[in-house]
Amino acid sequence: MEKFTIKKLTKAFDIEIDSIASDKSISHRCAMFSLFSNQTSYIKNYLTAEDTLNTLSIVEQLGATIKRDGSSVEITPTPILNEPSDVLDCGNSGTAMRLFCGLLASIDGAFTLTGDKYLRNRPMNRVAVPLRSIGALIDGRENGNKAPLFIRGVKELQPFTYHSPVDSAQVKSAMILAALRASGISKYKENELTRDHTERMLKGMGAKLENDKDGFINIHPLSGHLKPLNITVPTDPSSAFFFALAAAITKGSRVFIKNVTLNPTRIEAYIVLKKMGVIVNFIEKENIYEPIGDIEIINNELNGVVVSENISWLIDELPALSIAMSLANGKSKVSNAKELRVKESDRISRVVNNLKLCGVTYTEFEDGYEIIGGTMNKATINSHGDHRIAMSFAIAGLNSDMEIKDTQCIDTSFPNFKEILDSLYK
Ligand SMILES: O=C(O)C1=C[C@@H](OP(=O)(O)O)[C@@H](O)[C@H](O)C1
Ligand SMILES: C=C(OP(=O)(O)O)C(=O)O
Repeated sequence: MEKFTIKKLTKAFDIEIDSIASDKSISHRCAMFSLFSNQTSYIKNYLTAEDTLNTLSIVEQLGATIKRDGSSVEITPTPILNEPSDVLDCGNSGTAMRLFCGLLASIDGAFTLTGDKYLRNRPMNRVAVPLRSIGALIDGRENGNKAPLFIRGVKELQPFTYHSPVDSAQVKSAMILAALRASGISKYKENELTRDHTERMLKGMGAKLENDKDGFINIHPLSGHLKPLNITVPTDPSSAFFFALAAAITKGSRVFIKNVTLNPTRIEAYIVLKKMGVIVNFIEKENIYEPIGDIEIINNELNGVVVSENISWLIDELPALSIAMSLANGKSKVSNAKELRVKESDRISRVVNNLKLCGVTYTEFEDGYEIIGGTMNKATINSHGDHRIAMSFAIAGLNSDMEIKDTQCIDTSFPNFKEILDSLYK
């Protein structure tokens, strides 16, 4: 089992980083949505991590021709998607599995989606139930709630009106992808806007998606092919956030992160750091499907904070924010975040159990936690296969020495994380 030993950092750092992992959500979507075109898509800076390489392999198994040179990818779709001769392995990725359910539900053929032991334990009813209600044939373990999932593509799905009980970009995206091949206009609504990469990218490719006055997205079925993609994937703000955290907890430090998506649904954790007293500047430079720019983070005060709103805009950053909260002055509280319990691990119990090992005082709730800030002690942490837990506690090591067990999982989203972390000591 791979492990990291992180030593306390005894000096300040001031660095500019342009090598942070590319955006995972956008990379998955580039690979999948290229299948809606009949021309070659050109993608630069594709995330070459396990999750998104698995998605690329699945797209290839479905018949697309893929040329990859490092992070530059060319995807030439096939006119009719193939029935694959083997199972489709999504690895650790909930995004891949749920979006492929929507995409494959109306493709002629039989498809088996599987994943690693963590993904096979995550709930799939959130997509299987609404997809079945519009005619999709999806089954699997526990009546289709757990992978392996088996999909028998149907000729046509019914148009729908669906108000989702869960605020999830994965559910929204699965339903939008299904709606593109339904027999009429479909309507989808969520209580709080979740990350909207799917809507932005599909509209950029020519799909017709409109927001109505009642808060529904109206999705028109495709009448032909979409335009191909020509895109440079920006830096992932969720991966970059680990280094924002590093600056926030290391006295006198500054980090400048280049070419990040500044999509408002992705940068809320930086806004929380700002509320805690850290200096955070956003410098928008361009807008291609998404606003893109640089983020500067300068160490300053770190005070406790209450996080109870816009939860889906910072859901992946909450484990890292829990480290800032543990080192802040005073109390912090996270609520309305029960979705954390169904990620790669139960991130509420993983966070608090690991904080306990570091001597942090906390109270656990069903939908979050309260943390009394102050100090963190040296500890040995087990990530139990969750990349965000591993990276969050590795950054905590800059403050108080940490041994992190089971770090292999970091390769799912951020393969050069350790290399960048090591550069802070130079
Ligand atoms: O759509 C996406 O790309 C993602 C959506 C979020 O999950 P949920 O939709 O389950 O909230 C997020 O946690 C995940 O890392 C990526
Ligand atoms: C939740 C995550 O991803 P996924 O749901 O795609 O596994 C994540 O990367 O933190």
